Amino acid sequence: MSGFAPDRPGGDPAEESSQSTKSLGKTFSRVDLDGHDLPPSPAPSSPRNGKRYALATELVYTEGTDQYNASSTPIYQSATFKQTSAGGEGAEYDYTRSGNPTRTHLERHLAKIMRAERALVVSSGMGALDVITRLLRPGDEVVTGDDLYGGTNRLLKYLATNSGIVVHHLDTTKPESVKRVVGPKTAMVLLETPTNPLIKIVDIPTIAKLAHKANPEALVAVDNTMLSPLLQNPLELGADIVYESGTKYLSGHHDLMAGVLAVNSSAIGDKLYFTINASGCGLAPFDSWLLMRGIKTLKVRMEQQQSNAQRIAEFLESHGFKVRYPGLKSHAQYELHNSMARGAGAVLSFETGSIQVSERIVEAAKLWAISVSFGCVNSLISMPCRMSHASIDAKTRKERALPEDIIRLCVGIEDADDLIDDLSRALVLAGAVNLTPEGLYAAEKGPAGKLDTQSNNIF
Ligand SMILES: Cc1ncc(COP(=O)(O)O)c(C=O)c1O
Ligand SMILES: N[C@@H](CCSC[C@H](N)C(=O)O)C(=O)O
Repeated sequence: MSGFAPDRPGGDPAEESSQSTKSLGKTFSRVDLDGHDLPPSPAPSSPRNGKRYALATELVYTEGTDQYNASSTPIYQSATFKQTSAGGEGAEYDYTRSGNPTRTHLERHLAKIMRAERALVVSSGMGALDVITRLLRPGDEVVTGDDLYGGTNRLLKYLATNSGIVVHHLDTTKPESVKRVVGPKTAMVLLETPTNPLIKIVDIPTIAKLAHKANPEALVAVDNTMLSPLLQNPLELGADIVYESGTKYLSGHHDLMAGVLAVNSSAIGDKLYFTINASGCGLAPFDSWLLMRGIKTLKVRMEQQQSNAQRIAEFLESHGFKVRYPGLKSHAQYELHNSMARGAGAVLSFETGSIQVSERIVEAAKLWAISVSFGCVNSLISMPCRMSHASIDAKTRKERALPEDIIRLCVGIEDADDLIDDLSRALVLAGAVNLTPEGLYAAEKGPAGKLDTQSNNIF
């Protein structure tokens, strides 16, 4: 295998950090346990000679291949790798939990597009967060937001209840609130931006500085799921760890679960790798291959999704809805978002003022599937309080001002007019807008020029 990096240390993370792990032709420092230099590992072959291309090119330009020069990364569907000696000297792989060439290829590709020294892939986004939280010890404090994906909240609550870790939830859109809470015990600051589902924007550089000032050892971890590396690079904004659900934009088709971690510190990377190997949550070869395939179309998908989302956000806003989308100038943190990101993404939420009306809209939509998740090529509609965020109890949702009637739209790559037609039809059927069908839409009009509002028996 040329170009696939070895990735198979196997003992204590402190000891493992002395072993070589490579990424994208960069060799991490190799020292023995006494700090003596070890000879560098051979760099993977690369025709680019260090040249960095535009992201659109990097997404599709994968390095390394097998002995047959396969254009598509082969799927090494093997649990074990035969050794040539009893000690396994010189072998890159022994066991897929510890490392697999298909997974390594994906990790090196991700490191490149996430502008990281090292990327690691696991079996889900929550798996990635679980690996990160295993860096924490009892007594450590975590500072995090008051608007978070429901599963993130659930895992943090579990740790706070069972692992002696103190979790502070606060409005991370207000750096002054973060400043009041961070201190020497702050081991981790965990941020989402934009947040799910309120689409609040968090100032990563300012909060990273505050955290590192309060405790230079504190780790700032950012969940970049909403934007993907195409639109935001938290590592370049001061984060120590970036993670995301590869289930979403990176893969793009809702046909796999995956989690991605990226760091610029070999010491942190080694610790994360230790947990992945020790706990056995590394991404399977076939899913690694699927994710690799999805990444190649990230740019074209996201651009279409984003331009559709912008139109839909403007459409809803023009009909008087309170729309949360960072592509709208009315978003309170429009400028902040644009100072960190290269686009607004394709998730937006809006309120109707009535849970019943929201339910009717969601159930009247035809083109928009009622589904959790986002980042898929298909458009999805959901009520977070009933679905993705149902694991946050009602009292906490109220305390954190998460509106029960909020509808989240995850915009796909379909024709924007079709999406708006379908949504407006649902709004009319639900009685959410005081407009005649003709006033709203043309494309859904039947041959007689009338919108067929009878076809959905939702009342
Ligand atoms: C912002 C965010 N982070 C993390 C996750 C977890 O990802 P996964 O479902 O792949 O475990 C999700 C959704 O599930 C999410 O919305
Ligand atoms: N039943 C699942 C719900 C997953 S929600 C997935 C996604 N992050 C979203 O925001 O829609 C669970 O309990 O985790």
